[in-house]
Amino acid sequence: MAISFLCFCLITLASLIFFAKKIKHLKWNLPPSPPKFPVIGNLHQIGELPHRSLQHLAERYGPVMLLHFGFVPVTVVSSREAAEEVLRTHDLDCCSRPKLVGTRLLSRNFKDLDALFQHVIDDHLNPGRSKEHEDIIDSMLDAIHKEGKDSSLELIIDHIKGFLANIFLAGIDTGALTMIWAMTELVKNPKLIKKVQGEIREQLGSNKARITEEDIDKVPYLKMVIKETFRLHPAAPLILPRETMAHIKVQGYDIPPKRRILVNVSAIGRDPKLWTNPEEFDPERFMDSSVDYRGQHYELLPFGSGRRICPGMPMGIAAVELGLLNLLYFFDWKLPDGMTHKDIDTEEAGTLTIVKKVPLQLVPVRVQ
Ligand code: HEM
Repeated sequence: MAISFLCFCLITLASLIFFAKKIKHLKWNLPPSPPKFPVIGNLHQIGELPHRSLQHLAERYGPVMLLHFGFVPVTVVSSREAAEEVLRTHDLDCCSRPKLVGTRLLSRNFKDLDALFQHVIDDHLNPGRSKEHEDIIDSMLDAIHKEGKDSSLELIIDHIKGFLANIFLAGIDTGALTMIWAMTELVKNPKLIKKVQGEIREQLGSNKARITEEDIDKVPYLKMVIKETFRLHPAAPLILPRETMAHIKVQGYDIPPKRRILVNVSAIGRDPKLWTNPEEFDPERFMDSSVDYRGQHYELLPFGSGRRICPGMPMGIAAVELGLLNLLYFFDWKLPDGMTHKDIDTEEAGTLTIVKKVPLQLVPVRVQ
């Protein structure tokens, strides 16, 4: 008898909690959602290029949408205003990252890379190594030796490996593919490449042996080309997923804690409400504009913004600026035989980072 009464009480309590939660949810103003299927949710609406599918869905369902990737609810944000609310107003409550399959995959790759990193470090520790071209690993190893605490050496070597992993996995790919997109857009438009190379060679003179960091400030048109590349081809079009740590409201919609948020910076970069002829590669749109890509202007967010903004941003920008300046100063670029600039396309591939689907093939001609 006592057991039946206890069961009755427990069931009543569980039902009350369940209905209380339901009533609370009913009061919430949830973002609009495209119709979904059981189990797969909205996955059938996400094509090979998620940022593009999400952009098209946002055109129909609005700048704040609630989707379900299988059973996982994901809020997708696709306007400057909503991005600012997530990344600035609610920065602290949105600065967590969900545990993702991708993160696990990266850590598995990291194990494979570990041997390579150890090899690079051993190479730097070789006493016979030339000291002529010292790099950041030499500086970090110097710092370890100056500390002179052998017991902490292993830990610090692990830090160097972590640093190399960050550069490998987050840095090199993003910088390289940004340069490829910039070169693609330039060779597609012979007037543009002529203009940017004209500026560079006029400003730097004709017989420089090496490009230096000071040269970057002499080439404003190249800087606009890079801005325009970040607008049309952000390396990570959905930045990296965030997760809410508290209940927040974005554009009046409720987003509960532990909810994934994707910010579609690619869609914002092509929003016709913000940009004239958004699909056109036109560096001159930045001529008299103060809009910059360092996380303060929410219409242009290739590096994200707020507490979790890309920590490698200065290095990424320097790599793209110096890389392009070298390519455009020292070389002219021809297309392979039989191809014209009209054959160059901008078809995309990839999910987390976006590459050119058909690899760009160019023939360098050394400028004397
Ligand atoms: C053109 C080059 C690069 C681009 C476009 C880029 C873009 C991004 C973006 C969009 C994010 C997510 C930011 C957010 O959630 O708000 C990010 C995060 C990150 N980036 Fe970069 N990145 C670049 C270069 C680099 C470099 C060179 C490094 C390392 C040396 C680096 C290391 C990282 C790391 C470690 C994170 C994760 C930060 C965190 O979770 O707190 N990135 N990057």
